Amino acid sequence: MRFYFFVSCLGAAAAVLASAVWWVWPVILRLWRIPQVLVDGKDKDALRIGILGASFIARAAVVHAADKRRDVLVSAVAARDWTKAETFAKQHGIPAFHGGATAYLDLLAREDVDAVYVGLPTHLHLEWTLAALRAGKHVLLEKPAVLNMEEAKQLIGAMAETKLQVFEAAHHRYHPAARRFKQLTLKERDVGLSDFEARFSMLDPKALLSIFKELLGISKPVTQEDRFHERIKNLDRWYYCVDMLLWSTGAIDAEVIFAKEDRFSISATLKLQRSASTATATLYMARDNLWEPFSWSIAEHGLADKASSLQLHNFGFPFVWHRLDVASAGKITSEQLYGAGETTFEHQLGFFRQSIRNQEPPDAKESSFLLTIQIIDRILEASGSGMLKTR
Ligand SMILES: NC(=O)C1=CN([C@@H]2O[C@H](COP(=O)(O)OP(=O)(O)OC[C@H]3O[C@@H](n4cnc5c(N)ncnc54)[C@H](OP(=O)(O)O)[C@@H]3O)[C@@H](O)[C@H]2O)C=CC1
Ligand SMILES: O=C1OC[C@@H](O)[C@H](O)[C@H]1O
Repeated sequence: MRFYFFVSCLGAAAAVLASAVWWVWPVILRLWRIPQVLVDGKDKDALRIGILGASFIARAAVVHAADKRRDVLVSAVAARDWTKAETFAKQHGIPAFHGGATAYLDLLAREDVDAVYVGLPTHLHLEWTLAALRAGKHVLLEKPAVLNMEEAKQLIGAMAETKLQVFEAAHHRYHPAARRFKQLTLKERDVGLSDFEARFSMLDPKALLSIFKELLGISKPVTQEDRFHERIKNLDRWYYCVDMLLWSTGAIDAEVIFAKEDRFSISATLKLQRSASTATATLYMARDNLWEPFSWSIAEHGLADKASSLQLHNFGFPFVWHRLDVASAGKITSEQLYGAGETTFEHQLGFFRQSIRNQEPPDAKESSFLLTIQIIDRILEASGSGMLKTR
C-alpha cells in the first residue's frame, strides 16, 4: 500500500515538474535572449520624465524602459515617504527626488521635467493628471486612464485648454506583434462578417484567498470600500480585453448584447461596428478561474470561411512569449515578432516621445482612450453593477 502511495506521489510530482518545464522553458529561453543593453548616454533633447509614486510598475514601465532608450531620461521621482523616494532614486541613478506630503506637487513644480508618469491607483488618475496639466506637464498616464466617461471628458477638456498631451499607457498596442495583428485584421480580413474573442485569465492570489476564506466561513463581510477596490482590480485587467479588441479591430462603436460581472470576473458579448463591416465579439476576464490559470489572447474567426482564423497569444507581455497563428485554407503559419527584444514599455516610451515632439492633437487616434472607456461604461451598466465612480 505504502509502495503504491509512494509511486503515485512520485508520478504526480513528475507530472507537475514536466508541465512546469513545458510552460516555463520557453519563457526562460526568451528572457535569456532579451538583450539587456543599456544606453551609455542620452540625446541632448531627450524627453525628461518625472515619476509620481515610487512603485513597481514605475520601475518596469518607465525606469527600465528609459534605461534602454537614448531619447528619454528620468529626471526626478516623488514618493509620499521621503526614505522610499531617496532609495528609489539612488537605486536607479535618478538625479532628483522628493518625499513627504508635498512630494508630488514639488515634482510638478520642477523646470527640468517635461512630462510626468502617473502610475498611481486608477481612482487617483484624474486628480493628479489635472494637477500635472495645470503645472504645464505632458502626462504618460497608466491604464486604464480613467474610471468612467465623465472623467474622460474632464481630461479631454483640460488637454484642449492646456494644449498638452495625456497619453494612455496602453503598452500592449505598441509591440510589433500587436501591430501585425491589427494590420491583418484591418487590411487582409476586412471582408465581411467575422467573430472575435479576447481573453485575459490570470489567477490572482488575493482573489483566491478571499474565496478560500469564504469557503472556510472565516471571511469578514465585504465592505463597500473592499468592493470598490476589487472592482478597480477587475477593471485593471478587463480593460486589456476591451481596449485590445476595439483598437486592433478598428471598431468605431459597439453595442452590448450581453454582460455579466461577478466578484472576480467579467464577460460580455458585443456587436462591433467597423467602418465597412460589423463583427461579433466575446470578451472574458477572470482572476479566479482555477481551470484557466493563465491565458491572454485575442482571436478572429472568419464566419464565411470557417477554416480561416487569426490568433495572437499573450498580447499583454509579448516580449516574453507570444505567437501569432494565421490559419487559411487548411494551413497554419506562425509568426513571432520580437524585433531586437524591446519590451512593450520601451516601444510605448518611443511613441509617447514622438507624439509630444510632433505636437499631435490631443485626440490623436493612436493614444485615444475615449472609445474604450465609453464601451467599458456601457458593459458595466448592462451587467447591472453600474459603471465605476469615485466614492
Ligand atoms: N502596465 C502594467 O503592466 C500595469 C499597470 N498597472 C496600473 O498602474 C496603476 C497603479 O496600480 P498599482 O501598481 O496596482 O498601484 P499601487 O497600489 O502599487 O500604487 C502605486 C503607487 O501609487 C502611490 N500612491 C499615491 N497615493 C496612494 C494611495 N492613496 N494608495 C496607494 N498608493 C498610492 C504609491 O506611491 P508612493 O507611496 O511611492 O508615493 C504607490 O506605490 C493602475 O492604474 C494600474 O491599472 C498596474 C500594474 C501593471
Ligand atoms: O496591467 C497589468 O498587467 C499584468 C497583471 O499582472 C496586472 O494585474 C495588471 O495590472
